[in-house]
Amino acid sequence: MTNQNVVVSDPKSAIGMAIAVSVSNSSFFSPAVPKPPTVPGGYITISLKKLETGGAGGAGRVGAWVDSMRASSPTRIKSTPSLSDTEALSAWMLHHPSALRTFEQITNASKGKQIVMFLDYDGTLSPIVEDPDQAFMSKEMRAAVKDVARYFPTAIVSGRCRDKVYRFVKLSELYYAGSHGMDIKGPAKGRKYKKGNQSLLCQPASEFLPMIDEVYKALLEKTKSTPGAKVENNKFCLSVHFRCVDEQRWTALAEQVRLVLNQYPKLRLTQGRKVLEIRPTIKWDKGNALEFLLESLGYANSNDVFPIYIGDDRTDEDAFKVLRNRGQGFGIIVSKFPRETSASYSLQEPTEVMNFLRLLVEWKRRSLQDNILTRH
Ligand SMILES: O=P(O)(O)OC[C@H]1O[C@H](O[C@H]2O[C@H](CO)[C@@H](O)[C@H](O)[C@H]2O)[C@H](O)[C@@H](O)[C@@H]1O
Repeated sequence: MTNQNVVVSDPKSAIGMAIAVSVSNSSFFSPAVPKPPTVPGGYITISLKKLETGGAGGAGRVGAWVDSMRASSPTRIKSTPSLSDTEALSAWMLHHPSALRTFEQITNASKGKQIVMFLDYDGTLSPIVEDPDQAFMSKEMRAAVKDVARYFPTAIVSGRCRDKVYRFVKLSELYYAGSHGMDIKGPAKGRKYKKGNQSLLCQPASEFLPMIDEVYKALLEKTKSTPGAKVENNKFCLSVHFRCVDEQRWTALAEQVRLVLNQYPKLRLTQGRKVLEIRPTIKWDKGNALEFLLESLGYANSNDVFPIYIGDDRTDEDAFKVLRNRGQGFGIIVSKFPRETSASYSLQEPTEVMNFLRLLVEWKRRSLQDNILTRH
């Protein structure tokens, strides 16, 4: 196996991006090295932009982080939702209908096109749990994802470190984009989508590794006195977990994070589900990862592709937006609550995701059989 490094400069961030292309005989990536695509506009939504670090911080900013984190992860589901909750959910679902109920509409729209499946991990393939190290996916879900990958190119796109998410998923036939898309690797086991002899490794934030390690150690030290706080090293980004911290202490913990980050203007901060995430200020997110993978598969300017992205987190919105802007395929948000989203459809929880994946496989098998029958 040989490695080539291609450096592509990003004029907006003035940061060089190194793409290492490993040549092997086991991948189904296209031999052409696609340039990381440029997405117009910023890499985060307007509301998140206000929350960026990269400069002076303050009490208002910390409050905004905490509010935003609360909003993106409702604390608990009421056993008996009020009438207004139910009405709000029904109204929201008019605009984001269940992908299970509208399954036929979805498959009709994909006819004649190659479906490419993108799956977030936490909260999408595995239920949200208190300990991030125990977020296992079920055997049934693994089997459903494996089946999907037999018929459609399939990628896992996660905020987790790529190796860690691979240890949870354990399927070598998939593409993996870890660290919110900043660490992309093609499948170790190539099959029918194989287009050449090259596999590809894209790590646009590699120069940040020493800085991320340094900040990881600083955050471990700073947060060790907060009961329940956990700092997770996701290689090109870090997560500070609030889930097991008493809500009374959230503002103080966010302030500790801010104090550390004030020393590192080249890092920025986003929120997920009871988590603050620290990452490089390069213009690269899950949306860029999706475009990069489509381009690698040879679908950069194609009308024959139908990407489906399923995710539950704010960071998945970057990918939903890319699909909306391309006018191709669609996003499915996993949520039990009305949420502002660029996704077109919804599913309520990971078991519904599994049912959707199973339906897709059944539909594909049936259409392949029908094709055989009509030919004979
Ligand atoms: O992009 P994802 O695959 O959804 O990863 C986003 C973050 O997911 C994990 O945290 C979340 O799930 C944990 C386990 O269920 C939960 O304890 C935590 O509160 C959630 O925020 C992961 O631990 C993070 O590193 C990821 O960035």
